[in-house]
Amino acid sequence: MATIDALLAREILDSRGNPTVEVEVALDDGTVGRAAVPSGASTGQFEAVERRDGDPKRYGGKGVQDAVDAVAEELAPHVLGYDASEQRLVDQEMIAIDGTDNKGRVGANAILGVSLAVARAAAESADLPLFRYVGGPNAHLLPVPMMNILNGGAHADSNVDIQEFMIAPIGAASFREAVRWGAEVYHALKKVLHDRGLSTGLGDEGGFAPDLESNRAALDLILEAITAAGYTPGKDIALAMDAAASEFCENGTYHFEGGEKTAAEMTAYYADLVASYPLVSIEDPLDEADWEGYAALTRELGDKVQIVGDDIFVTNPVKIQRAIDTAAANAVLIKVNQIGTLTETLDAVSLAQGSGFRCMMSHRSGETEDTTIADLAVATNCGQIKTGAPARSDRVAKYNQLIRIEEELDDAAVYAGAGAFPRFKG
Ligand SMILES: C=C(OP(=O)(O)O)C(=O)O
Ligand SMILES: [Mg+2]
Repeated sequence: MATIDALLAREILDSRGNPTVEVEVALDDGTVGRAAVPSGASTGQFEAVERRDGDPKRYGGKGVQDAVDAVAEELAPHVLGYDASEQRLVDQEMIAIDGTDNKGRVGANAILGVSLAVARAAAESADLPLFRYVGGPNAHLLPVPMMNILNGGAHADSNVDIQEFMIAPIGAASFREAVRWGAEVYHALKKVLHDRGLSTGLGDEGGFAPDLESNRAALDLILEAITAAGYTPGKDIALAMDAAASEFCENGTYHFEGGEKTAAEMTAYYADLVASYPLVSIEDPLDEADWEGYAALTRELGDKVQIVGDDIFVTNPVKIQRAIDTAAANAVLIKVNQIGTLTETLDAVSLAQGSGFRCMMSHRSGETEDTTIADLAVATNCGQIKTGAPARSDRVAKYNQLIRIEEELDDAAVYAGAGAFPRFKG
């Protein structure tokens, strides 16, 4: 294997026009690996912390020059000389240099950029695709694309409380077909909205962002689009949501659809939705601090629908262990920048999978053309990926990479399909 010879970081732009970190790692065999770091808007309280400089002249104090400098000054001196295949050692070294629980000193954006670029360089040096290098010979499962085609909450300038309304093409025979079905529904939804005089403007993840009278109205419009595109809701294409409930919860009260609700009332609301719609997955149904509410909700709905923890678990193995111990959900959203290294991301996935929890690989609302998560979804055989609408290059870059991976796997490729949601009764 080859050793790490040089690290270079730079400030680039993400899909919201905000600065983010990109890192290049050069090995002594001439190989170069590059990775760009994503950034969230509805962030969990306990996420690893990005480093942003306070200079008001640089993006109003949101620049990443300090993180870029940290790669050269704080990380490079310790990381240079490692064999690039020693991912775990490199990541442990960076965690130790930072010395905090949340990577806030050096910056999770600096650390993650190096971590992912090292993996990319090592894969390149080994002449392997990233999914094969990280996943080994068993990487073969193509995930169901959970396509967010209607955006609300913190990702849209509309009155819709729920952040993400997704379609899951569970009945497709392949990933490629799933993407085509999703894109057809996306276009059908545009027409449905247009015909009703509703806005076809887009939210942060490329989904439409109309003003609607209720969250049910969003689900109804999507069902109409699925049917208009020639597919059968529930059989061909199921529904999923990310409520991102921490965003509309204040001191245990949910400010929802113009009224106030308790956790138990929100749970009853979701139970109604599950009874009326072909929903396979609900993410962040309650506030990130409400572990008891999560456990009660999972007891009530967990055999009918996947309950995914995002803000509550923040891809953190310690929190995932607590979720397993208390049955606080049955699935985990996996975001590389919530925890800040590839090693810890893989630990989070292994822990969840080893305890019967499902994993959904995920983008952030602020993305770049980087496609690492597409490879990680296949490397971990996790069976589900959410990376926005089937439109806008920052989102389709991941779907397109998965189409390439499926082609490369050839007859070994298996599309996860309905098997990704074993609890779904159809
Ligand atoms: C992708 C999400 O949004 P963000 O990146 O803003 O946290 C999410 O909440 O799942
Ligand atoms: Mg979420």
